[in-house]
Order: sequence, then C-alpha cells, then structure tokens
Amino acid sequence: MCTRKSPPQAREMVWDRSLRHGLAPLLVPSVLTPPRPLLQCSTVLLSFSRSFRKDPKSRVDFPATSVTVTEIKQYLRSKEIPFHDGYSCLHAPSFFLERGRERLGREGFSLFIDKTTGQFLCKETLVEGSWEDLQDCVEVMQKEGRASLSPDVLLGYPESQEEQEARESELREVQRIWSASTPFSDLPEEEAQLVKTMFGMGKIANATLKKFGVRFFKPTKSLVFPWFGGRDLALRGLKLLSARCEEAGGVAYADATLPRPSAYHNLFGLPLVGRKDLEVVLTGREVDALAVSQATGLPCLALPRGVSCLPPALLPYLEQFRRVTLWLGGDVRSWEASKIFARKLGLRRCSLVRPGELQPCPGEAMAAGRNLGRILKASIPAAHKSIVSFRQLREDVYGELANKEQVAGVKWARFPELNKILKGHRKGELTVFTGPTGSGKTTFISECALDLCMQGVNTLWGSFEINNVRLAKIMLTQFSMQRLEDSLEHYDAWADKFEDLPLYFMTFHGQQNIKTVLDTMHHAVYMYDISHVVIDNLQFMMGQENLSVDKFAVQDHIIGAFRKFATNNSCHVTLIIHPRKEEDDKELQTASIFGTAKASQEADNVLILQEKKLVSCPGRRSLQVAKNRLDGDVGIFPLEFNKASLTFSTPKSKTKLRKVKGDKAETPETVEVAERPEKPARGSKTPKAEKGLTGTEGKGGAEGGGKGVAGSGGKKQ
Ligand SMILES: Nc1ncnc2c1ncn2[C@@H]1O[C@H](COP(=O)(O)OP(=O)(O)OP(=O)(O)O)[C@@H](O)[C@H]1O
Repeated sequence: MCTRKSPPQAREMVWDRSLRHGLAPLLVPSVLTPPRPLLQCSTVLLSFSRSFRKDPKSRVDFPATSVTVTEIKQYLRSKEIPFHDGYSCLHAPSFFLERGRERLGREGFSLFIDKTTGQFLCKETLVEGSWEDLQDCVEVMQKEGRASLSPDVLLGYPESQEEQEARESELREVQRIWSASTPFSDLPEEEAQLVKTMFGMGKIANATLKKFGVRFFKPTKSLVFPWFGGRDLALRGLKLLSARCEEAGGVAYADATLPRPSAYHNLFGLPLVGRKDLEVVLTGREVDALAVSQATGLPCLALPRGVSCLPPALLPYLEQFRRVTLWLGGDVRSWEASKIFARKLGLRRCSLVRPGELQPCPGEAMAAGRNLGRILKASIPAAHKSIVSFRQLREDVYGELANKEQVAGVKWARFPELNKILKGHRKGELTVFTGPTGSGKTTFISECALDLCMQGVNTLWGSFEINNVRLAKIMLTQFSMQRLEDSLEHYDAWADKFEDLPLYFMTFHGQQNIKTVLDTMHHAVYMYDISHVVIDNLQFMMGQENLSVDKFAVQDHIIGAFRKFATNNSCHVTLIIHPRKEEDDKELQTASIFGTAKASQEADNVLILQEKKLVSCPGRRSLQVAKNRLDGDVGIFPLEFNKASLTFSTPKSKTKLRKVKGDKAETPETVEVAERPEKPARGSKTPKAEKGLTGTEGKGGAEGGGKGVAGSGGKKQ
C-alpha cells in the first residue's frame, strides 16, 4: 500500500546496522517508517556516544552480544534492582517513572526485560531499547546518584524529512479509511447481515463488533480492524480484510495492513483486557477473537500476523496472564504454530486447542453451533513430559492420518514434480542438496526456497559463498520472472512486493564458526519464527574448526548440529554440500556427497542436481530425489533453465521415459518416481530399484534410492 522510497543513504545506514548485528532483514524497509507502534524504537542515550538508528526494524535486530537470562539476573542483582521472574520476561520497577508515579508491589513492576534477548520495554512510558541501552541507563543513574530517569533521556535519531512525510501520509491514510468506514450498527440490517455472512461471522452480534471497534469500508468491501495503541490508545493503524467469491464456489480472503506487516504489532482486542485479567485466549484471526469473546466472555486477543509469527515485541503484553489458551485455527499449520508459540510464551501456562473435525477455528465452530467454552475447557497442556505413552500420542497419530495432505507440508507452486516425489516441505526436516561445481545449486535452491517463502514460509538464508546483494538480485529476478536490468523502471514495484516476503539473511560471508551460525539461527527462530534455513554451503563452516581433528569428523559434527537444530526448533534446514571429485561424465550418487555417510544418514531428504555433459545438449540438468524419509518415494525429473529469469521448469515436450537405476539415475526426459523400496538383505543389491521401476510399478531401492546410501535409515534425534 505504501510506495514511498527512502533515499539510498537511509537504506545504507540500516543495512550497515544490520551487518553489525549479523542478521539482516532483506533490503530493510526504512522506506516505510511506520507510525511508532506500541513500542518506542531503539534509542540513543544522550550521555553516551554510542548511537542507534531509529528504524522500525531496529527492535528485531540480532543483538551485538548475546546475553543469557542468568547474566541478566546477575547484573540486576549486582545493581540491587529488584525483579520478578516472569514467563518470557523479567519484571522490574521502571526507572523511567518519576518517583511516586510507579504503582507499589510486584504488580506495579512495569519494566519488562525479554529473557532471551535482553530487550526491554517500560509499559508505562513505552520506552524500549536493547540490553546495552538498559545497562547504560543504569550506569548513568548510579553515576549521577539519581533514582529515576526521564524517558526523554533516550532519544532516537531524528527522522529524515522523507521518513517523516511517509509516516505522516500513512497516518493520514489510516485516518481517512477509518473515518470513511461505517460501524455495523449504521449499516442497513440486511446489508450488515450479508457482509457478516460473507466474512463467516453470521452469528457475531453488532454489539460485539462495536466493542472491538470493527467497521466496514464500503469502497473496497472490506472489514476494518483498528489498532488502538500507545498510552493514549490512539489509532495507530488498521487491518483491512476483503473477501472474494471464487469461481469454484469458495470464498478467498486477503488482508492488508497499515503500517505494513513487519511493523504492524497489533494484538487485536488489547484495549479490552483489564489489568487484573489472568486468563486469555489467543486466536489467529480477528474474526475468531470476536467469536470467542462473544461466546465465552473471556478476554481474547488475535495475533497480528496469524499463525505465521509471534513477534517477541508483543510478549510483555502477555506477561500478566497465568493461563494462555492458544486456539489458532483448525488445520495442521495452526497446530504446529501453537506448539512453537507456546515455547515462547512459557509452556507451563499454555494450553492448546487441538484442531479436529469437531474443533475447527473459533469462527467456524460458532457457525456450526458448537460450544466454544467446552472446546476451550478440553484444551490440552502444552508442557509435555519426555516419556509419553501411546494414549497421549494417539490423538496426534490420528491427526497425522486424518490430515495426510497437510502433514505432507507446504507444496511448491513452481515445482509440481517435487510435490509428486517429496509430497511437500515439512518443518523439522534436514535436506541435503548436492550437485557438481557450478551446476546451478545456489540458483536452484534459491528458487525453491523463494517459492515456499512466497507462500508464507519464514525463511533465513546463510549464504557464505555469494554476498547477499548478489543473492537478493538472483531471487528478485526469479521473483519477477524477468531480466530487471532491461526494465529498471519496474524495479521499485517489484522490490516493494519483494520486501514484504518473510525473508531474512545472515550477513556472514566467507568462513564462519558453526557456533556463531547456530546462535544466529536460534535468534532468528525466536525473533521471526523462521521455519526454513538455507545454508550455502557446509564447506564454509569447516575452516574455523580445529584442524588437528579429522576434517570428516568436523563435518559430521556440523551435520549433527544442524540435524539437532532442525528437530529441536521444528525448522527445516536445507544444507548445500559439495560433492567429492568425480569423473566428469559420471552421474552423482548419494555416496558422492563430500565426507562420510553421516550427511545422508542424518538427512531426511537428499537432493542431487544432476548435470549431463553432452555436446549435443549442454547445460541439461535434472533433479534427483535420492532419499525421502517421509514415504521413501524417490525419483528424478528434468529441469530446463531460463537464463533471463534464472528460473527452472520442466520441459513441456515429453519424450522417451528413461528408467531410474537405483541411485544411479540417468538424466530423464520426464518425471520418474520410484516408490519406497523394500529393504534389501545386507550386502545384496537393490534388485527392484535396479530394474528401474517407475510410477507405482513396485517397491525397490533403499531409503536414499539404492546402493550409494550408506547406513540408510539413520535415526532422527
Ligand atoms: N541449468 C543451468 N544452465 C546454465 N547455466 C546455469 C544453470 N543453472 C545455473 N546457471 C548459471 O551458472 C552460474 C553458477 O550457478 P550457481 O552459482 O547457482 O552454481 P553452484 O552450483 O551453486 O556453484 P558452486 O559449485 O560454485 O557453489 C550462474 O551464473 C547461473 O546463472
């Protein structure tokens, strides 16, 4: 919605800051400096020379130094600052409040310090900053013998004129839409009912809509959800939800926010929560919050970006609740998200509504006449023990069986062949990807990851070989499907859309220490709910390890660490590994992956970019799935490269079908899939796979597609 541009200088400044912190949001949109949301932006302490740029992203940067909760506690104790250990934050008395203004007792503690990042927020004055800012404030106070500090002691950089104009024009737009939209009680009854039906909230009363301030914007036929925030509960922004009837019969919903999603930190319903409320229901959609609130009378909040993320900046606002029930939706994705968010919120206080036929999302449950209170009562505690019985697992198992398609993961839009073989992209898995040097590994994985990212998979890139500008250029070209060099006038329009993708880059380049990389990945998962990390490539983590140790052992250690990370964080890791030196005319096999068999054992999926070095057909590539832990189907399909858009596709003309020979797949002319093979006896060949089965002809080939896979069936951690 916002199209203003920032001057190049502004972009550079933000970029530099991100570089310093090791993690950069893509082409940071300083462009869209939003109205200051619930939180103040990062700040500069006047008494110090260290400075921070005031930009909307600053609050989500990677900390210059990581801090542990033990260190935070030790520091507070050493400074004799009382604190209370909360769920995601430590609570302390705010020193930004004048003496006497603060409320007494623990309940009055209004300074919240994130236990994972050290980031702080004073909920009374809305001053916020990094862990370093907080220490600076304490030092100044103690040095000057003061009991409190004025909130103004922390100042942000002044906005550039352009930034200020952009912010003001955005605010005007928010106000314009808000005043032009109509409260439901002012709509003719018939029209109001029609709109409600269109948005699946036929049973929501006008009184509920009024309580939450929901309106209708006629020009775009959208629902308007307001964001009231700040100390004065002023209008900070809004979300517009539109509905469109599809030809197939369903209704498609689309939303847009002002400010843009990365700065839209509205916990919808927050102004209705009382200071003393101890229980809350979290939903993924505003309409669901209305349903829960109306049906149960419980405090209910909707997350600003649904199931895609829970920004840590919102955590202080959820600290007051002793019980949080997550009812994010009725599908597997919502279920996975609720388990991940519960970890951030503190497992002990969270319970989850398990999606199921009788437990769809709240809006649907209400429409179907279900008892929402009863569904909430039946929610299950998020904390689980490490040893469970089948009784505790049986619902999970049933859920997986009943929702096979959703469990199979996110489908690629550009690679239907990959869906046929791998079924989808799933959280918590490790994919190892290899291919000859210079064959196009980075280019291919870039498009594969972009495809998923465009469908809402929050993605983090670790590109150690090529720098982020080049990588972003490749991705933007793939995104726009054209040579942007030839149409620079379209650059900004595409870049605007590209900026809204949930895409982040580590700013490392060249050799990196595995611990630093893993720390950054952990941080990104916490901050942005990353669910796909791409590492290009493993060899760049080998150099800094102790070289007196066998290099294969080092590689195995690194692969083990990524495996563990993927499992523990429900995050998919795609790891590019170079192959060993092979003869040029030979196809690669799983065993060609550099190092020991550990990579293929630990991986859930092994993908190989095969390159056929034919004089008659140079540059011919195909993608082989050599291992697929989900259901064992393996196969290979040809890829055609479009040099202008840097994209891959399957050639349209179908020619002769070639056979898959176990791991040694010949370059095919069309898709070939071999179903999961029976395990061969030790030492024997994989006869059926070697016969080259395709389609559903039979079962052959080991997990990994055949003889090249050493120790297939390696255990997950
Ligand atoms: N199928 C293809 N046909 C021709 N050129 C290609 C193909 N795929 C990629 N390229 C081009 O080849 C070059 C190298 O591609 P890329 O960097 O993706 O390879 P890589 O396998 O990742 O390389 P490395 O082994 O150095 O990591 C790029 O300029 C890219 O545009």
